[in-house]
Amino acid sequence: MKAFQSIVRILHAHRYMYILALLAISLGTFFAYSGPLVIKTAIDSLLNGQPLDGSLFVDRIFIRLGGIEYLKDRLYIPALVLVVIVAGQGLFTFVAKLLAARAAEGSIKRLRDRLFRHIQRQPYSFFSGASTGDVIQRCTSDVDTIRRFLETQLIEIGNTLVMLAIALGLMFTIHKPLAWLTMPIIPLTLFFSYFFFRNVQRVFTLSDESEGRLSAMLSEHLTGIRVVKAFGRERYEIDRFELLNQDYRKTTGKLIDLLAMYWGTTSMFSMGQVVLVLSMGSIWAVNGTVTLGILQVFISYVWMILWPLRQMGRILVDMGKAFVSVGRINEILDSDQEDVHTSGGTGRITGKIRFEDVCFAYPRDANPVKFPAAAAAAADDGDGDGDGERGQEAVAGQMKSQQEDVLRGVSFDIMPGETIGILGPTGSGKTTILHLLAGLYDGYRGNIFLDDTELRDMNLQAYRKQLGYVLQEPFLFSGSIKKNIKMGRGTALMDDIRRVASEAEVHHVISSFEQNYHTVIGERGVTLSGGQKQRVAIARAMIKDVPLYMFDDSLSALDAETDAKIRNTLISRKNLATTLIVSHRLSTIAGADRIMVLEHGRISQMGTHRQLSRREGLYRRLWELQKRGSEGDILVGAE
Ligand SMILES: Nc1ncnc2c1ncn2[C@@H]1O[C@H](COP(=O)(O)OP(=O)(O)OP(=O)(O)O)[C@@H](O)[C@H]1O
Repeated sequence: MKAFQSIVRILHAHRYMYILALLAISLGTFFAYSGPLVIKTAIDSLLNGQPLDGSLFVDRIFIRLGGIEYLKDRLYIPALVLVVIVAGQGLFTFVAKLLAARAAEGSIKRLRDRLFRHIQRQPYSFFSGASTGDVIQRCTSDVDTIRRFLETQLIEIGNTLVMLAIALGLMFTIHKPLAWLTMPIIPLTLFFSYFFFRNVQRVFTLSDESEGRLSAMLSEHLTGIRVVKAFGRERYEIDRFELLNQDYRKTTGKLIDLLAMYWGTTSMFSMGQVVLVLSMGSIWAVNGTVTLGILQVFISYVWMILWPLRQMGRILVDMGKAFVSVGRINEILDSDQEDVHTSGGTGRITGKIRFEDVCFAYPRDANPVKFPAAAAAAADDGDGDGDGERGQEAVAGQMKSQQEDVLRGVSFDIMPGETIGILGPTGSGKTTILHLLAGLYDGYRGNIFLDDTELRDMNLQAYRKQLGYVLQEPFLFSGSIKKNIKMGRGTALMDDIRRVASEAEVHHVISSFEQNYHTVIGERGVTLSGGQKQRVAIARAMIKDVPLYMFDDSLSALDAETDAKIRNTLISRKNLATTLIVSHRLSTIAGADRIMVLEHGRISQMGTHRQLSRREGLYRRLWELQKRGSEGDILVGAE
C-alpha cells in the first residue's frame, strides 16, 4: 500500500495529464468496441432485414443516417462509419500513449532530481556506510523500472478496467446468456494474476538485490583496479564477478520461469473460454436463439477482452518490479537528512576554537539504507573459500569496536591566526578532530566552540563556507583544472587561480600542459600524479580565502622540498587564518606555532616545538630519531 501511495506521489505533479491520458485511452477503447457493433447491425439489419430496435447506440446512428432501406442501397456509408471508428481508435490511442509518456517522463525527472537533492543532503555517515554501486543502481535502474511502469503499464491498468466495463455492459445488453458464458475467464485470470504478482514481487526483490551486488562489485572493482593489478588478483576478481553474475542470472531466470508459467496457464484459460463461447454460440445460432451478427460480436469481444486480461500478467510483473524499486528508493528518501541547523548563527568566524572535554564514538550502523551488497562484501574474507561465517563475525567485531570512544576527553584552545600541527600514531583520532570541527558528525559529548558559539548552534552550511578543508584523499572532479580550483570560489579570477596555484607549488606543472589551466583531468583527460592532485586540492582550498584551514595529511604525497615550500607559504599567511595541519611527517609541523600530540584519542602533549622537543614524550623521541637519522623525514608510526 505504501508503494502504491508513493507511486501516486511520484505522479502527483502530472496527475491531470495522466487523467487526460486515461480519458483518451477510454475513448479509444470505446471506438474499438464500436467496430464489431457496426458489423453486427450491418449483418442483422441491412443484410438479414431485422428491424433496428434502437436499444444500442449503433442502431440509433443507423436510423439517423437514413434507416435500413436507405442504407441498404448505400453500403459505403456503414463502411465509412467503420473507417471513422478505426481512425478515432488510432487517434485516441496515440494521444493517450503520448500523454502517458510525457507525464511519466516528467514525473521521473522530478523523482531523479528529488533523489539527487536528498542524497546531497545526507549526513557524512550515510556515505561512509554506503555502497556506491548500490546507490547508483537505485538512482538509475530502479528509477527506470518505475518509469517503464508509469509510461506503459499504469495506463494499461486503466485501459483494461475500462475495456472490461464497456465490454461487459455491451455484452449484457446484447445477449445475457452468452454474456454469462464469457464471464469465467475474468475471475479466473484475476485470481491467478494476483498469486503471480505476489511471487513476482518476491523474486524481483531477490533479482534487484542481486543486480545491486553486481553493480557495487563492478563500481568498487573499477575504482580499485590498480590495487587488483598490483596484487595480481585478476583471477580472484573474475571468479567473484562470475559468481555474482551467475546469482543474478539465476534470480532473473526464476522471473522468466514465472512469466512462462503465467503465459502458458492463461493461454489455456483463454482457449477454453473461446471454445466455450464459440461452441455454445454456434448451437444457439443453429437453434435460432442468437443471430449471426450477435455471434460475430461475441467472438470479437471475447478476443478483445482476452488480450488485456492476459496482459494483466505483464502489467503485474512490471507493477511488482515497480513496487520493489519504489521500496528501494524510499529507503533513501525516508532516511533523515543532515541537520545543518539552518536557524543557527551565520556570522563570520575569527578562527578561535575551543574543545571542551570532547568525547566521540562513530555511530554504529549509521546508514538507515540496507545495502545487501555491502553486507556480502563484508562477509567476504577474500580467500575465496566462501567462509562467510568468519567474515560475519569480523563484521560484528568491527561494529562493536566502532562503539568505543575514539576521542576521550579532548580539550584545547586555539587563537585566531594560530598554526597548529597535529601529530599522532595511526588511528589516534587526528582526522576525527577535523571531522568534528567541520561539523561532519554530531553526537559528540562535551562542547566545541567557534568563537563563543557552540558548533551545534551554528548554521553548518554558512559555517562550512568559511572552511578550507583539504581531505586526506584529495578528490578532483572530471573537468578542467581551472574548474576544479574555481570550485573553492566561483567568482575567482584567472589571476587569483594562478596565485593560489603558485602558492600550492603546482603552477609550473599546470603551465607545462599544452592547455595549461584548461587541461581536462579525470576520466577523459590527463591523469595527475598523487602529489599533483594534492597540490590542486590545496589550491582549491586556498582560493577560498577563509578564516579556518584544515589540512589532513595533505602534504604526504609531496617531496620534502615541495612540502617545505608550501609550509612556508602557509606560515607566511600567518595571522590571516587559523590553520590546522595533520601530518605524520615531523618536519611538516615542526614550524607550527604549537603542536598537539594525540595518542589513543587523548592529547598527550601540546606546546611549541622548543617545548616539546625538551619534554619527555612521543614528540621528543621522534625528534631525536630524526636528529640521529638526520637524512630524510621521520614519519610517526615508524617509531
Ligand atoms: N567512519 C568511521 N566509522 C567508524 N570508525 C571510524 C570511522 N573513521 C575512523 N574510525 C575509527 O576511528 C579511529 C580514529 O580514526 P582517525 O581517522 O581519526 O585516525 P587518524 O589519527 O586520523 O589516523 P591516520 O593517521 O591513519 O589517518 C580509528 O580507530 C578508526 O578505525
